[in-house]
Amino acid sequence: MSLVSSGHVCTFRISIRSICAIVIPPLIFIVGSLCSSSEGTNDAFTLDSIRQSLVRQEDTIIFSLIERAKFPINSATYDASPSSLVHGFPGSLLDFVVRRTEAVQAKAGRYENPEELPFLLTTLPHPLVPRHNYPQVLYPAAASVNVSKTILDMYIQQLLPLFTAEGDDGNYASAAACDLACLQALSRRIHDGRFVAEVKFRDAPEDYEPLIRAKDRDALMKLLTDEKVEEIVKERVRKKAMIFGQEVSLNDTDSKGNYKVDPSVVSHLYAEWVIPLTKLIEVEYLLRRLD
Ligand SMILES: C=C(O[C@@H]1C=C(C(=O)O)C=C[C@H]1O)C(=O)O
Repeated sequence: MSLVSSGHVCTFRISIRSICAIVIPPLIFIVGSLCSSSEGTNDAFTLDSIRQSLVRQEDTIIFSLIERAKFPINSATYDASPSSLVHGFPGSLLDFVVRRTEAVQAKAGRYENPEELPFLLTTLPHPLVPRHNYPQVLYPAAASVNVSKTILDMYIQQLLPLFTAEGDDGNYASAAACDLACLQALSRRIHDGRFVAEVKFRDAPEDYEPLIRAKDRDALMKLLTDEKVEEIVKERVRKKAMIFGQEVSLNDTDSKGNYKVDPSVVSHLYAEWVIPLTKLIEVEYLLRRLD
């Protein structure tokens, strides 16, 4: 389930958009949303529907961790010293795989989707594919909030050692490909905080506007926080990790308690990083929401 995949292009929308494009930028944003609404696509952007998308993304995150856990930590993959694995490349093997893959995916149109953000590429190659008209839901001045670097550092330095075995089996390229899948899944989930913030703002502008004008981060954080939902998320991901990561055996007694990724690590990942970073994105987005 994607937040922004439903924007089928219709001629009406294109013509309205091109007319709007010559009017002042804030108006482009408003009309873009109205155009989505006239096709019913704006209906997708309720807090409930965004939360459903976040729930589905839990599956992607947990399966990507399970895939990465097939390999030991393989520390050489992350060595960015001059004697690192990739001859002539200034960075680690993971940097190399991420940069080159992101360049290919940019050409294939991945980053046209406002939910997708690259980790390492600052200038993206132009897509070589026809444009898809994604609904423009985010407020342009706030859409660029980004914690990719924090996610990358957290993943390599803190998360990886918690769910991979010690050791080195030489499968560096395969491990790096799995890392990128984990990173992209985490990034999408965390940066979807922008959509959550947009919907919360639209639902209660009278509550958010004074706090935004006062640049009151703490009050914004308090207002957007729903502790009950957070508790449910942490419990659900633990349960999913137990179900998705169990050893399946025809003999019931064989598999009890052996999980491919420790369910408490998944819950910890959400409690310590995913939820706090999503909320940080929400606050940062809101602080730019009236620019
Ligand atoms: C994403 C939301 O905002 C906050 C962050 C949450 C999360 O990252 O899971 C859950 C509840 C809120 O405290 C939300 O309200 O759904």
